[in-house]
Amino acid sequence: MYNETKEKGSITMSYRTLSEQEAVEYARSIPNLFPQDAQLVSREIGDGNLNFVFRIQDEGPSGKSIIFKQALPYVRVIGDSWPLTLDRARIESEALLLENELYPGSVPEVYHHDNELALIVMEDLSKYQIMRKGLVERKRYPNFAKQIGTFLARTLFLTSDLALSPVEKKRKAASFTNPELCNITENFVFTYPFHDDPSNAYNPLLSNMVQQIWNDNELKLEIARLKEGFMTRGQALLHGDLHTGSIMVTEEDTKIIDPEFAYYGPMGFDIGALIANLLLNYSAHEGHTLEPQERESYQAYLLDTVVQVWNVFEAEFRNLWEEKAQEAYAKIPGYVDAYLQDVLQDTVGYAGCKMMRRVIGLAHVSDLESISDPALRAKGETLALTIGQELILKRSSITSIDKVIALVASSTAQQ
Ligand SMILES: Nc1ncnc2c1ncn2[C@@H]1O[C@H](COP(=O)(O)OP(=O)(O)O)[C@@H](O)[C@H]1O
Ligand SMILES: CSC[C@H]1O[C@H](OP(=O)(O)O)[C@H](O)[C@@H]1O
Repeated sequence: MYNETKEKGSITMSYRTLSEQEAVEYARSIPNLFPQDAQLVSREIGDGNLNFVFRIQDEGPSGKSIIFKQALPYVRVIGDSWPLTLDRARIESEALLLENELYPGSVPEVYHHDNELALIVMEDLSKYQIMRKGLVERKRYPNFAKQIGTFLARTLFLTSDLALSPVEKKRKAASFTNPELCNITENFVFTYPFHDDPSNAYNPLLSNMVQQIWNDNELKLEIARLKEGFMTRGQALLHGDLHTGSIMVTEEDTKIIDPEFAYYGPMGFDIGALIANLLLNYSAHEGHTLEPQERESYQAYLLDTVVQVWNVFEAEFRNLWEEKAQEAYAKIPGYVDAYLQDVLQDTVGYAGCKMMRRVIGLAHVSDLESISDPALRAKGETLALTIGQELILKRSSITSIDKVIALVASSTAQQ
């Protein structure tokens, strides 16, 4: 068991990683969580890059279950050679609590959190499926665009200077300062994939294309601008890592998990992350062995979802602006349109970076990795890199979501 005692101000905090048995004992000690005679069993179910996740269930009559998520003082997939702040668990639990206030029911309920142990005890969503897995199985989610578009509009608008007083907003931004997790994004999304870094891991069949990308100064200048926006533009409280592996779905409902990268940044980074991951699944379809009709039908569904996500976000954002904007300039004609245009262009640029990092960089996605033949996978990866570059380079000419779809369609036609 890892044990660490460290000074934080005048308080001495004791952290230890919980074994499955200790997690059970801890769960038993939380009042009103389980019946007295509960027969608790625990299983580690984490599949993410960073943390431990346990499911604890009463095998007795209540059948009740909960999730324990504990941060480690290092990156789980790498080991203790890469230390990482435990404060991410505080950020995650506070973000979940706030998101649940801003859009009730959109995230798992937090039952308990313990900052000393970097532990969150939350609602078990085992009836839901990680959305990425559902998309790999070509499932469709009729309510998803409405729910995620509303989540994005509410969480982004209501934490921004548009809705909060400048003092309140800056206090919130300070409490969500998340330097170590931002540093991961700055490196693994914006920097490492765009030069010959030892952390990169790409299909050797892409070598020529990757080399061209590394030599493309026009592209790298645009990525530098986008990175600077990520580092300096504290527009709203972001989820910070809103890919389809951070979303759990049923056919009817959507829940957002894992906001440990939450911080004040540009709104378009969250919307772009989501759109990038829908487009990664779209691109992967170029490498799947499928009847053309089945491929085209699912790709059309994904593009329609992209359009609907943006349209719902925009409509909800405009409603909130109309009803709740406090900012002195909110009623100036044209400001809401100009604001949303900037958010759209940021969205497009960040989506491009997020697509490219998942092909060239360290962390890949099962949408593409599920294609076992490297030559077929390269078809999907090539399309993802092509769309990613187009999005980054052409973002300042994008004035509507339909233009994004046209750009994706022309990249696909050129394959
Ligand atoms: N509330 C939950 N209910 C059910 N399963 C969950 C819940 N939270 C996480 N999981 C499972 O644990 C996995 C890892 O969780 P995640 O929060 O993404 O961890 P990490 O921060 O390490 O990426 C998820 O992919 C999901 O399968
Ligand atoms: C070296 S961390 C890479 C990557 O992992 C995080 O994702 P997740 O924990 O959801 O798997 C995040 O996207 C980081 O960029």
